[in-house]
Amino acid sequence: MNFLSEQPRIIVVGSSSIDLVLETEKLPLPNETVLAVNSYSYFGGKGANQAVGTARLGASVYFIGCVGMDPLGQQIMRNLVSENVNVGFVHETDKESTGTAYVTTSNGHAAIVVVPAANKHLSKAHIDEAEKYFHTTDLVLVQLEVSMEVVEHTVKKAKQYGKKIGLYASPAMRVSEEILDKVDFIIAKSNELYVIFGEEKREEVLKKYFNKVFVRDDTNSTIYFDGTEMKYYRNDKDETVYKMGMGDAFTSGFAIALCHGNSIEECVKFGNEVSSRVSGGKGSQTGLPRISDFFS
Ligand SMILES: OC[C@H]1O[C@H](O)[C@H](O)[C@@H]1O
Repeated sequence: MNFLSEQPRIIVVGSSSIDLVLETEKLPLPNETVLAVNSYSYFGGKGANQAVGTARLGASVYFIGCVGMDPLGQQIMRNLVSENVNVGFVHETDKESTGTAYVTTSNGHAAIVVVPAANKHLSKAHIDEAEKYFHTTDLVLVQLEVSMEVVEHTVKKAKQYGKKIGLYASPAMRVSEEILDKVDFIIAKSNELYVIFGEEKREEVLKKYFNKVFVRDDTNSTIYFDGTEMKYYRNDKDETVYKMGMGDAFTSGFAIALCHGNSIEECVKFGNEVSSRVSGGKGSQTGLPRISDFFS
């Protein structure tokens, strides 16, 4: 993979949260009560995960997000600063508390309920405040844990400045054709394509958005259409278990490889490499690798 000497500049617009993780022997069914084997709390939120993921991979990162005026918000700020993420555009709201995610994990499966709270208060005006950084950035990343209005505004602004834009389409929801057309790459989960694209057949989606939509499944494999054939990547050493944060890690690796001018194939391979290293049970950010883990 190419690795340019210039440091990539990335803006991440999205959520931050504290993840409250319960490890259980089985996931509870509706109306069932189960006992937790362990409980943990970690830093999370897809936006913050990608900000940390790309910063550890050597980018200069601005995170644009919103936390509550509470101790959790302060912890998130301190964590981002310790990860070398610029927090000059992380806003505080007194309207709601900091976002949280309630995660139950069991045998490689996870059920996640996100409480957006302060994340809902990220506004278009907050994005406009960072206008001059859109001018100088290389790439902008968005996910779907802040309002669609903010996502659309961010994509349009990034496009206006001719910047590369990546969308991690999770949690899955319908995204307008206009936005799907404007972004440069879209990462989606295999079982959620219908929700995002309104089209159930994976092949149809991949062919329509060739070299642009990258479908991920729970075994850390990635499928896309390169204009001629379907491409499938999976690291042989990977376990066949889902680990929380894999999608964010893949997105971070893909984005970094793209900023360094690599081919789509190299971006996918590097994304897979990065997401292979996520520790899952230890939280979304804990196992995110550093660029020095790949290049010394
Ligand atoms: O993508 C993983 C993230 O999803 C949820 O938003 C949790 O915060 C977790 O960190």
